[in-house]
Amino acid sequence: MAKLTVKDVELTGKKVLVRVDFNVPLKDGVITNDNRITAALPTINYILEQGGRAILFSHLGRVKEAADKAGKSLAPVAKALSEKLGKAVVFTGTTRGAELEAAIDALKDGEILLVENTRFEDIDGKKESKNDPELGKYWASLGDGIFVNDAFGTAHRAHASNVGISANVDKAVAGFLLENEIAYIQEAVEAPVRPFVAILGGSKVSDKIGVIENLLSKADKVIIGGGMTYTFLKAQGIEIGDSLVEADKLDIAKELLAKADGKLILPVDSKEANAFAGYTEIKDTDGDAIDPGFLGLDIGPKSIAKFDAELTGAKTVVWNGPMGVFENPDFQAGTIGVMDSIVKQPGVKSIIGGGDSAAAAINLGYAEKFSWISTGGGASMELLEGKVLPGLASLTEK
Ligand SMILES: Nc1ncnc2c1ncn2[C@@H]1O[C@H](COP(=O)(O)OP(=O)(O)OP(=O)(O)O)[C@@H](O)[C@H]1O
Ligand SMILES: O=C(O)[C@H](O)COP(=O)(O)O
Repeated sequence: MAKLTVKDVELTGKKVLVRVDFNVPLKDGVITNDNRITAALPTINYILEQGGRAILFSHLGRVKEAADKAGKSLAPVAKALSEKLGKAVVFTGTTRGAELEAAIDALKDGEILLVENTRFEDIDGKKESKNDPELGKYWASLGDGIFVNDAFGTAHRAHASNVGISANVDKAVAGFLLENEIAYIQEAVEAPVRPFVAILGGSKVSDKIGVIENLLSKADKVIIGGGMTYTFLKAQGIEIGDSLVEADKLDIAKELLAKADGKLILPVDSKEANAFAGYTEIKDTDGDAIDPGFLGLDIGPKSIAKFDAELTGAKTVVWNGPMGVFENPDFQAGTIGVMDSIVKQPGVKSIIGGGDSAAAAINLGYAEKFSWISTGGGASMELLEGKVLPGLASLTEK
């Protein structure tokens, strides 16, 4: 990678500022998925082993006003991190001020501190999210001139705690997670071993227009599944019953189909039900059309077989978005079928783009079978779209 990495800087005895993405799901104060914490451990451990004093920053959720702070403290994350590291994590519950500064000054080599949720600074004028120059400068002043950005999940944001700190230090470098995420996803898209097949699902076309466009120009095939299928079908005049549709995206869907020149591969059947929840009938459609009064909630068996054939021999596969309502076991078969088809290809480099697809792979027991599962939802999407990520662009060139 063209940017300096954590291996390129001297860390011993230094107060090292580190941006991680600990924006983890919490339910009643309990972390329900700690992947993002686990994924940051190699960088944190490396800094501590080198004798650095690690000062960690992360956001958690979105905070607009004081009331939004409830349940968004990083205190449970500090506890979970301490357990994973097997050492104390200093946590003052503040984002600035004398108490935080004293705790940082008291750190010894190999010790670690977690700053409170950076978005608590959003209450008073969106200082974090609007990259207030004073805030980035202040946070940068807490360290010794080195900033390690390992927050891939936040790399598509230009906030004070990533680009703001980068702008005010001697060296802003990538951590191992950020480096790996970029290497896997960017290389898959920009320099893929072919055949390169992209699979896009999830609920909405509107979220993925840029991704579809970019991947149509880079991949050999782009397979479409999930809720967005039905906007593409309706755009061709096919009956879709009560399925999810974005009426204002029908023209774009038509344009994409025309531009794709046969590269865009759509399901040929669906699993349909007579309601999204509380349905009394489920069946497979005969062809691509959905029956009146029904909605398509998964791809059907013929589509699973078709996608399996399309994936045969693939050497690079990028997958983003489930093939159906995978949270419900009645509509998981398409997502499972596609995962089976991906992971059985010999020598395939298989990458999951993050968000719901990552959750599906992990919850359905496929995590170990993929080459890479991204910790970024929006960030991985923007990378697949070919966009420049500010969190990466702001790092120091090699
Ligand atoms: N046919 C369908 N009808 C309605 N909803 C669907 C359908 N297929 C999939 N979904 C829903 O789409 C959601 C996932 O869509 P989303 O666009 O958020 O996916 P993603 O790209 O993996 O997520 P993220 O954007 O968080 O990375 C799931 O909750 C799933 O139930
Ligand atoms: O979960 C994410 O996608 C990242 O942590 C970024 O969070 P945000 O969408 O609230 O900026």
